Amino acid sequence: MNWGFASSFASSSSSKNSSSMRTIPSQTPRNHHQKTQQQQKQQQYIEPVTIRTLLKVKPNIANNTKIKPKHLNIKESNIVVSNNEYQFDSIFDVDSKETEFYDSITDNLIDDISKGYNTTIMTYGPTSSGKSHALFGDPDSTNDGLINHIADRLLFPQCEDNLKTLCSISMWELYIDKVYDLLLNNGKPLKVHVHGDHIRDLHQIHVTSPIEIKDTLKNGYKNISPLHHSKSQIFVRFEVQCIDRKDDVTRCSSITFIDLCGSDLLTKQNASKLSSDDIKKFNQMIYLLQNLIKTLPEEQSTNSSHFKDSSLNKILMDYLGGDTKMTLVVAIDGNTGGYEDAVKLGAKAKLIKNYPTMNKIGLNAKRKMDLLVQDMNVKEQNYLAKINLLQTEIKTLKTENDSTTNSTSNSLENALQENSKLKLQLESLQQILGTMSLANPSSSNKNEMNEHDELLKKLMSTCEDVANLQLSVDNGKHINRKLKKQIDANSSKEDVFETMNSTLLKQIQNQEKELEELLTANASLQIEFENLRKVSNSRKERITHLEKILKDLQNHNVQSSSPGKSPKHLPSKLATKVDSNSPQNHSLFKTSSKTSSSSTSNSNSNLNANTSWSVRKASTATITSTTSQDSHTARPIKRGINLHSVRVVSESTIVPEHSP
Ligand SMILES: Nc1ncnc2c1ncn2[C@@H]1O[C@H](COP(=O)(O)OP(=O)(O)OP(=O)(O)O)[C@@H](O)[C@H]1O
Repeated sequence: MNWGFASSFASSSSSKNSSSMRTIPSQTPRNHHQKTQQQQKQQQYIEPVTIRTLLKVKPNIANNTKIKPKHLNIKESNIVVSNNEYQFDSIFDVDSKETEFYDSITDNLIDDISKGYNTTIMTYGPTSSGKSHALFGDPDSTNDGLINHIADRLLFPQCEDNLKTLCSISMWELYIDKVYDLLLNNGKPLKVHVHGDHIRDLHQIHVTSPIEIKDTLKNGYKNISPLHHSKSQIFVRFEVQCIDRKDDVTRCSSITFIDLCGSDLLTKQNASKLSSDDIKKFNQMIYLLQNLIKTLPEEQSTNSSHFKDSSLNKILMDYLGGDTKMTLVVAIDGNTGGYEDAVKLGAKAKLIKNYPTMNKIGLNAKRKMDLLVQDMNVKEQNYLAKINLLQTEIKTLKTENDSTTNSTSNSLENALQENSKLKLQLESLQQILGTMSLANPSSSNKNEMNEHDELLKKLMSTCEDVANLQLSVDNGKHINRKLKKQIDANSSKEDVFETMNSTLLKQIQNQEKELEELLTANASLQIEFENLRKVSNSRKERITHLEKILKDLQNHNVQSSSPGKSPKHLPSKLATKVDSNSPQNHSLFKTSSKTSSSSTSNSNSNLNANTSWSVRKASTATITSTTSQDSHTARPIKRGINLHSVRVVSESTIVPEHSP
């Protein structure tokens, strides 16, 4: 039977809930590990609470005694295992009563449920450590266990008329990776979803009394397959709706009981009826659960998650680090040992933070006003605290400013002192004026006043004159200073100009000297040029003369080439010229080219003249290129002008024989 109301308040963590009706935000993030939801929580300022951890030690049942096992080292809320100390919120040793354990959980639950918080109680520990016994009691005896204890005390209070409680139960089993609805017993496994409500279509039974709860639980428990015993997790969930008629408010909350399977790993020996594949899956599930609890405290800050690792971890998403107030009961059997890992894990789970939210629906106007007033009071307190802070800040600022204000007050005092001095001076002046007026006793009071006024006027006019004069003097001084500055600037300029002038004069003198030198050099060059021109003219004439002679000789040679004619018939001058073409004369040219003085030894005047001419020719051969007529001689051809060898020959030395 599925109760209609159940879906409306089935799970405060369900997104299906009408959150718009809630006055207090009850966004209950199913997976706080998702970043966005965690951010939402931070935005809502939900106070995180750590998981409450209890350690329950199974009593020695065999002897029906409550003797503490020897090796079990428990000190108040600490247990020492292998020299390591682990802390729990409470430890229920073998000698503690079952009711103490129940009450310690129920007392907290009353407060949480009345406020509309979701709560979870989960048991964990080795096989046969008393997990199921703690929650369900002994089905064969009067010992009801924690669930029925809560049902009796919390869910159906008898005394309060204004309170009405609606309650529904769902019960299911997770066996490795399959979910079975224990209240239906049709043997069909349900689907486990990755997001949102992990298990849907669960059968819910509306219960109205503790007896109904007890019966429902018994029936559900019977539906657990014997094959699954110790290897499955049992979930029992109460959806509770408390209607407070006095405040006209409905609080929705859930209480979930999770009886985990034994934390021991399966082997072929202790699980002979299971397939090796199931054993493998089971062991992996246990390992992943342990890993989740170990790493979750760190993962909550990094937002990574192992929740998707297994079906069990997926379902536990809502509880470990979820929106529920959680109590973890670690059950151990002190006599059997092998509980170290469970103790370690329990101590680690204490670091996991949950983010529970209150779920309230439908407040009346008065209640709303009360809440508003409460909010206003809180705000007022905050503002008052802020005001106090600001006041202290003002005080500190004032003390800092005191030092600066002292300096300004000192300057003000000085100004006041100067003012008083000036006042005294004014008074003395007035006294002087009074004495001046007293010095004239014959005048009447009116006359005295007039005179006094006149004197004052005169004094004022003279003061004005003095002031004007002073001003003109000041102006004059100012102008004088300006002029002085200008004069200084001009004098410095003058110095610069003088230095420039002197340098220019020096430059001019140097240029004049250079000009003179150039002029003298020019004059000498002109003389040299004139001489050279004369020499060239005389040589031109001589060349033309020689060309004539050469033509004559050629003509003569043509005639003499006929037989019977000898060169003896030539005139003496021509004969000499012909001889000059002989090798002997050629040697003479050679020697004379070395020095002109050697040619002076010839006795023959004509020859002397010719020889000296030849010498000159040889020496000037460097000036003129050899003519075509000279080409038949053995003389070496010299081209270009060797100015070093150019000699100015006086006209007297050049005596061409046939000069015009
Ligand atoms: N506090 C207790 N008082 C009396 N008997 C107890 C107590 N705790 C456990 N027992 C008994 O011990 C046995 C094992 O207990 P239980 O089944 O609760 O262990 P478990 O941890 O749930 O085991 P499993 O892991 O197999 O589910 C049961 O017979 C139970 O009656």
